[in-house]
Amino acid sequence: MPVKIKIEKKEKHTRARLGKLTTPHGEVETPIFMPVGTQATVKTMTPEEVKETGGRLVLSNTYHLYLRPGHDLVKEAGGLHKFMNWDGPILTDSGGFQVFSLGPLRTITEEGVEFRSHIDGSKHFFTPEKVMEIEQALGADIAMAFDECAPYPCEKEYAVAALERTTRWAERCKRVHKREDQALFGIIQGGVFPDLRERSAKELLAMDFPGYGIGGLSVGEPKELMYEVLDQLMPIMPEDKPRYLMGVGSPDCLIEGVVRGVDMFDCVLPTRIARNGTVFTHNGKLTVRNAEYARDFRPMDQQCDCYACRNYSRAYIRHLIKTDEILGIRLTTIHNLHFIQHLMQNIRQAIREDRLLEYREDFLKVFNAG
Ligand SMILES: Nc1nc2c(CCNCC3CCCC3)c3[nH]c(NCCc4ccccc4)nc3cc2c(=O)[nH]1
Repeated sequence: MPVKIKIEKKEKHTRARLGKLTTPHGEVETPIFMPVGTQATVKTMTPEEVKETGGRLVLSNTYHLYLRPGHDLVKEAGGLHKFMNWDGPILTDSGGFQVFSLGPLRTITEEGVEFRSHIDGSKHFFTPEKVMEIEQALGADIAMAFDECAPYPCEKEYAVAALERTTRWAERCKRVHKREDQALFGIIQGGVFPDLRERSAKELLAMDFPGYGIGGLSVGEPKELMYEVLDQLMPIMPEDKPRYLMGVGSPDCLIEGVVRGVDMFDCVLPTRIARNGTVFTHNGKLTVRNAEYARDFRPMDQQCDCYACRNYSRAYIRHLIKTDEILGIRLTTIHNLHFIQHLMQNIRQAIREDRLLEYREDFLKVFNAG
């Protein structure tokens, strides 16, 4: 069994669980936030810095690595762990979301998806079989099945067609997935329709994957609607399998997801807004590049003990960002990753002490007040 979750504790008042996820590259605590390293790097960070911020499992992407540098090259390098010098667990997304996000640049058929590269416009064809070949060559510990993520909003008929294709493609992925040291996760679709979510879950649960992605969310729907879908879906999910809410998220969504029984999260948000000069603080977001911080010699977040907040002022980091000095976005990235990992650590502690709802209230009262 390459990947399994052991539930250490269930929080008394919610569906939250404290767990240990065992993988061929080590064991990680859940609930876990997984930093995104789309092109085999968490942008601007060395692996040591990712670890220093609290990162333990990183994501990468089939779509991007297939286009550049090519999965055959990564395989020749000894696989993704060796290529990017990351000795912890890695998860690769299947590219389902990426090729569907390409909009008019793609054509969907039962066989697969024809798409044009966002780099040079060249034509490519992803089938479940092709994606499994790529993910097995990359060698991540967890590989996501090739799925179809329905947009929001969409007609119920569209959501039905996408979930049915996702189920058929999951079968095709499972049939050709041979790597024993890699876990294949199915991805649940069904849009925002409770009956379709239940149907997609049941069809995929019947295939007995070692873990499940919850896809088709964080695609523009109101947060309350995402929470409602989770409230309806989680009760039918098996307790002994990891639940991975894909593409989430912001501090409030992470807490709300854990409350509803989610174990794993990924999102580009913390690293992406950092590169735009915006950081999370206990009092909400702060755009350090704004003029108001030009002579502000305090740290970005006075309650933070990350490397950036211990050694540099808002004024200095603003100066770096305004002058396009690379150190600037490195410092905001270090801070945002540390902030999110520290939040996850506090959430895990709150589960241990059965006070997650109090923690949610305390954190959001201050975070949203900012
Ligand atoms: N296979 C698959 N992937 C999905 C993803 C990608 C998850 N991150 C992959 C990483 C691997 C490398 C790249 C990312 C999603 N991301 C989001 N929302 C992100 C929303 C967002 C976008 C930008 C900023 C903040 C939030 N919803 C998602 C749904 C699905 C889905 O159904 N199927």
